[in-house]
Amino acid sequence: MSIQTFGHEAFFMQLNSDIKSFGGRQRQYTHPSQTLSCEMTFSIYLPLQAEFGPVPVLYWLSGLTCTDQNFVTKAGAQVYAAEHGIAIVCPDTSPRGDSVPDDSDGGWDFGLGAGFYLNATQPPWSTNYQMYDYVIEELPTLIEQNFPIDSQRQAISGHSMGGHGALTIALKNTARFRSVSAFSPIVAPTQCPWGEKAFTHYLGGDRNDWLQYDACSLVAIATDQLPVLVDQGTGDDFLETQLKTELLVETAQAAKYPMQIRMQEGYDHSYFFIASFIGEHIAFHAEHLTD
Ligand SMILES: N[C@@H](CCC(=O)N[C@@H](CSC=O)C(=O)NCC(=O)O)C(=O)O
Repeated sequence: MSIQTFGHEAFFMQLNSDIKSFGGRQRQYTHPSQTLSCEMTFSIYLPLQAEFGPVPVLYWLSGLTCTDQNFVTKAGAQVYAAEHGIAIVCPDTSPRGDSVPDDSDGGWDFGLGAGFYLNATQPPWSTNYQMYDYVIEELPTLIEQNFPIDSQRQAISGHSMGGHGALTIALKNTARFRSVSAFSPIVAPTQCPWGEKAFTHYLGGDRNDWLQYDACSLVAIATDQLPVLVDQGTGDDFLETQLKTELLVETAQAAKYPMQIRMQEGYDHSYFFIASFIGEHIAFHAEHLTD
């Protein structure tokens, strides 16, 4: 266990596992989160290059029902991160613990595992569900203070709910990230059942308050542009009802925001799709992370 000083508070970061992979280290840590008022677990892949100096970092945000482990165990990203010398940080998808409120109906699209990378304003969710601040403030600070990461070279990516998180966080923080990519993102959560359910609970009934977490709404008003890569499978069962990729295509065209949005024939919503193209996404980010 390492003990570090963070601001005026002492905090602990516990190493849960440390596994060699493609010359680097795949690690998992747990730490108390002040932002989320609970313990949080994250994973980090450190390529061999990190032993010799600071490396760029890619934040990966996973989708509904995921933990930090889905991407680590299913995407096969380590080989590409090792090749390009990029660290990958994978946070959990929501606050966790017995004291953290969950969907009382037992649904998997809201509550635990479904934090939607926003700051909840409504009780009882607002006490813990502050995933936007966790991903953009607390976690990067923790990472930069404890690992050889070059904070000037950051990128972000994600899948489904995590694709929504990656796009909205990047669009709101264009000075922080050099590039953003997404697999099967929820591009307009204000216009689909998953988003409407979650945002009603987390943010309340005023739809104007939702727009700050809607990728299409943010693209429509964007002033600064980032390199954007999106992959979407045409065989994805959620495409028409929840993901609605065509809305991002239309909005980006209307806003004159150049984006690579690729419809990938026959691929579904699973990690088999992510594993098929994660090498291209990491190469895309590497292009922008390498000075
Ligand atoms: N739990 C559901 C399926 C939920 C699901 O498909 N989750 C996706 C993300 S969906 C949008 O955010 C996912 O990444 N699942 C984890 C995985 O490892 O595939 C069910 O059981 O049907």
